[in-house]
Parts: sequence; C-alpha cells; structure tokens
Amino acid sequence: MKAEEQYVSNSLFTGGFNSVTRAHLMDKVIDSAVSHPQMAGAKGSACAMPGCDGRAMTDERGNDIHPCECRFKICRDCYLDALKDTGNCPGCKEPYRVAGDYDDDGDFDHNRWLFETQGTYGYGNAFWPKVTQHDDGGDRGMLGDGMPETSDKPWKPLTRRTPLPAAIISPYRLLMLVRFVTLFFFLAWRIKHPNDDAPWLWGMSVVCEVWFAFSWILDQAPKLHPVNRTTDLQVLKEKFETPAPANPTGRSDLPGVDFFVSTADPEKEPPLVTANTILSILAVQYPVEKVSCYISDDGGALLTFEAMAEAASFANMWVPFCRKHDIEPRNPETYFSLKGDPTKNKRRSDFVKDRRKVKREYDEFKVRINGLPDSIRRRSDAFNAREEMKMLKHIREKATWMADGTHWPGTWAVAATDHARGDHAGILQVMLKPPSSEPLYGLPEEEQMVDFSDVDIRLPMLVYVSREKRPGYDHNKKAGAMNALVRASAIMSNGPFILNLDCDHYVFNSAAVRHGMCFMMDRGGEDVCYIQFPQRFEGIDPSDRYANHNTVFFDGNMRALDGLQGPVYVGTGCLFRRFALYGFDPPSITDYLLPKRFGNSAALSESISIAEFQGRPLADHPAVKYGRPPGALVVPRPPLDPATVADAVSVISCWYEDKTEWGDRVGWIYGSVTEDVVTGYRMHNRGWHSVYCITKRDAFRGSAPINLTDRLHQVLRWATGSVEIFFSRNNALLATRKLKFLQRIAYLNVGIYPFTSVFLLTYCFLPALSLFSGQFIVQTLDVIFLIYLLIITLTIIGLAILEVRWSGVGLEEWWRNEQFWLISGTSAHLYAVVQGLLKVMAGIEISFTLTSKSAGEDNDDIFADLYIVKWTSLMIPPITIMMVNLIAIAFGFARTIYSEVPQWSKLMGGVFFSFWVLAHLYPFAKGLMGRRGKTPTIVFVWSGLIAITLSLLWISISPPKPTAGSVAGGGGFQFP
Ligand SMILES: O=c1ccn([C@@H]2O[C@H](COP(=O)(O)OP(=O)(O)O[C@H]3O[C@H](CO)[C@@H](O)[C@H](O)[C@H]3O)[C@@H](O)[C@H]2O)c(=O)[nH]1
Ligand SMILES: [Mn+2]
Repeated sequence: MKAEEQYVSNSLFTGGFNSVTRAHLMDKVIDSAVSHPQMAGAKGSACAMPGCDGRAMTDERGNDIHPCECRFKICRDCYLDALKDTGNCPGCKEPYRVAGDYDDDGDFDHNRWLFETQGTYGYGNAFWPKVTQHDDGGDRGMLGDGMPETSDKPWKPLTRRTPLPAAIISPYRLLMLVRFVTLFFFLAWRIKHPNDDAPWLWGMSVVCEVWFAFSWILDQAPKLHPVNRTTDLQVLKEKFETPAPANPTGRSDLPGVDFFVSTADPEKEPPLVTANTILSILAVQYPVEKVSCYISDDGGALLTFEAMAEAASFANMWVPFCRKHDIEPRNPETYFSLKGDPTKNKRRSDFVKDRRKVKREYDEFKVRINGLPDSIRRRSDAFNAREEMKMLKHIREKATWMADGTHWPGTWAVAATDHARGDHAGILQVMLKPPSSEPLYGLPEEEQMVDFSDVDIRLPMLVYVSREKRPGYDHNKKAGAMNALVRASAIMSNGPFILNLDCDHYVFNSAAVRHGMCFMMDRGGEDVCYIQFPQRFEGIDPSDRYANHNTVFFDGNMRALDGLQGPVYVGTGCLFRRFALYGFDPPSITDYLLPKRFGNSAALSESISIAEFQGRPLADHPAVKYGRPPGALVVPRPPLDPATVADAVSVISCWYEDKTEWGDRVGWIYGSVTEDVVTGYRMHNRGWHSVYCITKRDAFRGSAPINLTDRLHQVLRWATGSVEIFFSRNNALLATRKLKFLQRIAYLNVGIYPFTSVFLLTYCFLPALSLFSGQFIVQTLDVIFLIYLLIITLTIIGLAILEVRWSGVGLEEWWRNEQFWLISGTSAHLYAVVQGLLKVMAGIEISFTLTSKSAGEDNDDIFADLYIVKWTSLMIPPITIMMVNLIAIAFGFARTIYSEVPQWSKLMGGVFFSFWVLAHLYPFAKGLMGRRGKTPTIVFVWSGLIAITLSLLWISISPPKPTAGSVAGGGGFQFP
C-alpha cells in the first residue's frame, strides 16, 4: 500500500475522450529540489541498485518503502526500469506483485483496480445506525442505539441566532409601511394629474416612477426580518475533539472538508495570487487529515501546474511556521506586507529568527514563481530544438515540456491539436499525498532550517485538476469546472463538506471553517445546504469609487435574507453540504435516496450515501432528527491507490456529463454566467436553508477590479447572468412552494433588477428634455404633491438611518452605492438586458469575461490600476447623459435670459434635477479623467458652481414678471 501511495503522488494521470487513462511516473515535478515526505519527487534514502545514486522511495516519515516483499531498497527510476525490463524485483528476482497493473506506458485498467480494491471513499466508516421507534410512537429518525446519555451535562448549542432589538426593527418596519402607502397615493396623484402641455414628458416620468416603486418594494420587502448570529468554537472543540466514551482518544470527530479553488488563465490570474490562496488553505486550522485541497485549472497551463507544485513545496516551511507561531493571515504575501509590529502577541523566543528565515524563503519562492514563465519557455525551446535535431527536419509543433523532459499534456504555448486551451486531455496530479492519521513532528534546528520538533508538519492532500476539454463540447465555464471537482473529489476524499474559493479569495481567518462547521453540526444543521461568508476585499481605494466593497449588499441584503430562508450563494467563500449539491431534498426518511442520474461512475454513486451520513450533525439532542452518533468519524481514511486516482480521471472527462443531470439538477447549475445565484436558488427551492456567517475577523478576503472598465464588465456579467435567469426556468415566479414568499421576492428581484436600467436611462434624460422643451413632468404645483414628496424623502432618510443601525454600513457607503448604481444602471445593466434578449431571441451565446486580478505588486502607487482607462462601449450612455444634461443647462439659461417672460422657476427645477443626475455620475467622470485628470475635475465642479451662482444671480436681479397668458392653466405657479 505504501508503494502504491508513493506511486500515486509521483504520477501525473491523464485521460479522457479519445485517450485512455494513463499514469505517467514523474521523477520530478519542478526544477527546484523538494523535501517534504508527502510531496511528489521528494528525496528518500539511497537506492540499492548498483551504480545508481538515486534515493529510495519513502513513506511520510522518511522510512523506506519496499515495493517487494524482500524489502529491496529501490528508487523510482530503477523500479520503473525493472518493471519495464522483466517485471521482476532486482533483489529477489521474483515478479513484483502489483507492478504490472500500472505500467507507465500501458493502458491503465482502472476498472479492474476498482473491482479489486473495495474503496471506502472518505474518512470514517459508513456506519448506519438503526432507526429506532420510541415508546411515544414518534419517529426519532436516525438516533442510534447506544447514544451516550447527556442528561448529566446541560446540552450546549454551537450557534445562536439573535433577532435585532425592537427599538430598531419596529420603527424600521413602520417606516416601510408609511413609505409604501405614500408611494401608492403619490402614484395615484401623478396619474390623476397629467400635464396636458407635455403629455409625453408626463407619461414617460409616470411609467418610470411606477417601475421604481415596484423595484423598491422588491428590494425592501425581504428586509423585514434581519438577524444576527454567533458561533461558539469552544463548544465545537468540546463536542468533537475532546476524549469521551464514544471517542476515547479524543481524535477529531469532525467531518472532512474538500476545498475547491478555481483558476482559468495564468495571464489574468497571476499564479502567485493563486499560490498564496493555496498556502492559506493548506494552513487552515482544521484536522489536517480531514482537509483536502483541489485546484481546478481551466487554462490547462503548465505555468499554473508548476506554480502549484512550488506552493506545495513552500508549504513545507510555511504551514508549520503558521502553526508554531499562530500566524494570521496565513497568506504569506499579505502576512509579510502587514504594517505594524509583527512581534505583537508573539511569545516564543525564536519567533524573530524563524520569521526572518521564512520571509527569506518566501522571497526566494516568489522569485521562482516569477521566473517560471521564462524557465518553462527556455526549457521548452531547448527540448524542441533537440527534437528537431534528432528528427533532422523542421517540426511544426512546438511542445511545452515538463521538468522531467516529457510533453505537458495540457495547453502549449503555441497551441496544437490536443494541446490547446479548449482541446486537451484531463490532467490530475496528487501534489501532496494524503497525510498520515497520526501527527508527524518535524526535526530540531540542527537538521532543519527552522525548529519544528514540536510542530505537526503534516500537510493536507493537494490535488491539481485540469478537466478534459474538447472542441464541440460546452464546458459550462466555472460551473463545469466545479462539477468536475465535485466528482473527482467524491472519489478521492469525499469530504461531506465543500468550501469553494475563487483563486483570488484567500483564507483570512484560519478558523473560518470551524465557524461554518458550528452551523452545520448544530441542531437544525441537517437542513442547511450551505454557509455563505461575506465577500470582503483588499486593495480598494479608500474612497471605494466604484462601490467594490458592496457593503450595502453584504451587510444589508444578505443579513436580511439570513432571517428568511438564507443568503444567496455568491460564488466564493461558501461551505456546502455535499449532499445538498447532489440535488437531493433536505433529509427525510422516505425520499432521500431516489435514483438520480450521476453518470456511470460506480465509485461516485457509492460515495454519495457516505457523504450524506458523514455530513450529519451530532445526534446529541432529541431535536436532531437526522444525526449521527459521536465518534463515527474518528477512523482513519484508507490510503489512496492508483485505481482510485484513475477513476477520478475518468470523471473529469468531457463526455462524462452526457445524458446525466449534472448542471441541470446536480451540482453547480448551468445556463447562466452567474452560476452562483442559480445554484443557491435551486437548493432553496428544494426547501434547504442557508446561513450567513459573519465572523469578527473576516473569514476570507479577495481582490476586486478597481479600474472602471473591469468593474463595468464585471457588473455587466452579473446583470447578464440575472437576465439569463429571468428568461429561464429558474425564474422565481415559477418556484416551488418550498421557497418562502419573501425569499421568492428576493430571487425575483435578482432576476429583474437589470430591467430597471431601461427606466433609469429614460429618467436621466428627463431633466435635459425639460430644459430643452421648457416643459415639465407636472403642470401645476399642488400642496398634496409636495406633502407626498416630503414624506417620501423623510422615509428614505429614516430607513437609511435605521438600516445603518442594523447593518453597520456607513451612510457615505450608501451614497457611494447609490452613485455606482446610477453608473452601472445606465450602462452595464442596460447592455445586459440587450445581451439577454439577444440570447433568448437569437440564441447568441454569452461569453464569460474573466476579471483581471492585480498581482499585488508593491508599486509606489498601489492604486495605479485605478487610473487605467480602457475604452469600452459601456461608457457611451453615461457620457451621453452627462453631456446632454450639461448642454441642456446652458441651453436653459440662454433660453431663460432671452425669452420675453423668463421662467426662472422652470430653469431652477431643470438645473436642480440635472445636478441630481450629474452628482451620481461624478465618480464615473472622475474615473474617465485618469491620473492627470485634475483639470477636468475642476472644470466639472466649477461649471456646476457657476451654473448655480448664475441662476441665483438671475433670480435676484430679475424678479418674475406677471405671466398673463404665458402659463398654461392660467395663473398657477409653475413647478418643474
Ligand atoms: O471558464 C471559467 C471561467 C471562470 N472560472 C473561475 O471563476 C472565478 C470567478 O471569475 P472572476 O472573473 O474572478 O469573476 P468575479 O466577477 O470576480 O466573480 C464573482 O462572480 C462570479 C459569477 O459571475 C462568481 O463565479 C464568482 O465566484 C464571484 O466571485 C475565477 O476563480 C475563475 O478562475 C473558471 O474556473 N472557469
Ligand atoms: Mn473575482
């Protein structure tokens, strides 16, 4: 078994559509030397073959592995040669037992392997307690026999849910009601009082106002029940990691967690960023043997592959260092660039020394990562030249070569058939093999750079996955990538929980998963499909010009949804219950193992019930209907064998999903570029609940686009995704009865909000149209109208202030959000509606424009990106709005000055209205001006001030003349 495990971690597995599953044994993965016993290519003790100076294969403690029963020490190369030559062990000359089955170049008979190894797919045993009928006749579900009596100690909850103080929530609800009623009367008044002089203006405005009122209700209604939640990590420890009768050793009884990271393009998503994310995951505070990390590379890039291997190698030092000194955050890039005193709260005397060494190693690691593109290029050029020489002819295909001198099975720098972005085999490499179940301590300082003699140096399993891609197949973007990982991980580690992160979102709070697990393992946890953590961002300019922080959404809307059926899934920083991802309903005795179509992998099907069982909360309270007994998850996992890995390769092939329900009912849902919202929606629609988990220290942090162009494209993608959802069967109007009413409204709002852009654009042109025509949206001023306006304004202010109280979002952030809403609402959202309509009516597909991630280089000016202006047609509508309104103001002035009867009230109204629009577009204008944009900024501000001053001057020097005949309706005071 040891030799097999070694074989697994030293092999690159490939396979797919028109290629058989192969295991390619690699003697080295990257050029730099690696030493961690869990890592591929790590150094062991000397090979016993005469004339060989290689290192024998070793296990995680550095002990020799003997592939033959005669215990002959042999290195990988000689072993491989022996297999190829005779198949006999060079020591005893007897045939190797298992050897021939995973011959390097032969076809891999994984079906036979699957048949022979009765895999258990995950930790612990699938122990199914009997259903017990209780005296009261009531069905207490899966509560097994032999449950420890807990009556001696009071039962402690893992989480608490606290409603908001009545002093805040009651007036908040009251104001909602007041505004709702007022809006109703206001609109009634508007409809009953048309402007007969300009019915077109009046009509346009009333239609827009009706829509705005409607969209306000959709946005406001789900905010009736916001809640707060807290977790208790101490209780989690007590329940799962403390010796007890059911768990005498006190070994962790927590369920396994599989981390998924997605990356798609090493150009736009710097490998250093991704590597840092991986490092932050490998160092999480969770039982090492229960954590597995999968990286999905949709680019199929050798660069990403090698960067990940480098990260695995550096983890060797980084992870034990984090454990030894309680480092936070466990993303080295962020950690080493933290301002402030690093020694704060650090008590160990060797901290400063260790930190200095690790920092040095990190810098070298960075240099290696930065040098990777060059080194791959140079290596490939050299090998290609050699090949050309050998062939004595010009070879057209330029291969990209791996460190061990073989072809990279993924994308080549110069794309070729079978080696292009959308055309390559599935690739899977176990970069760090599964750790041993017992702690493994490091070496003292004399033998290792840093003293880790009292630190557990084990690392979680790390797997690189690049799913197969072929022309003619729809790969379904990120959702497709995630589903490939769901299947591969089901076979390899089967963590009952899955945490997914985008490559640029890293673990900021190393205890985050433990917080999430509190909800999953608590009473009621069996109905929870996922725990969403808020998205928090770094590297955003202090004024957050383009509302990247999105706090109104993350601290307002999401917290409010938490009080209903749960927050929407936002694509990253989310802990899923694997069983819920499989498209099942929340557990109930009768219908949870309905046949579903998962594809033809037996290993995958078998793993499902195990994941379900292991994901259950602890049955230590009568209210836990579907629990599992304590101590069920303390059994170590079986080692990973080549058959299992080969199986995993087969489920990442591009045809695997044919005639299955993947993407339809199972896994991440296809058909929208915002796969996240639909995926969450489907679960809520089945009756699952989700939970919003805001931790005091941010759980995860990511990067957001800070230049205007990238931001607009991001918003465009989100809005397009929403329109796609609106026109699909996932429209919330078609939801099942299991979706709660207010939750349904929230989802309806998600699908509908881009349509507001049509009305918003219209409304933004109204002030200019008024100024040009001299007509207004109302005809005569009416006290009732003014009262309505006043009430609406006051309720807006009141609601805002109360919302600030319960969400913690500052008022200036509100204003920022409002501004950005006008910018995106008149550009990206509008284009999204058009794109969505084109897709529905003409079948034009929508592409996924990846957001470029900043490499976090420490430039002089960290916000340099902010000033990059790349032209995009998205900028046309807001620019037009600005120009037209500015011109209209000037036009209005001229008109007023030269008219016989100056209508200053109309002018003032028009100017006021225009400035309301322009103030919202101000950050946009600033963004367009770039770094040296001070002058236009000043022009913008001053032209506004001058316009106001002039109009005030005009008013003071020319009092209104009698307007006999000039005012329609006779004598009424004109109000714009
Ligand atoms: O074909 C693809 C396209 C994208 N991705 C990954 O998807 C993630 C999100 O892409 P990004 O360009 O960063 O999008 P954002 O707008 O920043 O992401 C938000 O919006 C997306 C939906 O549009 C969600 O998937 C994300 O989780 C959410 O953070 C990244 O890790 C990509 O590597 C893939 O794996 N394969
Ligand atoms: Mn992103």
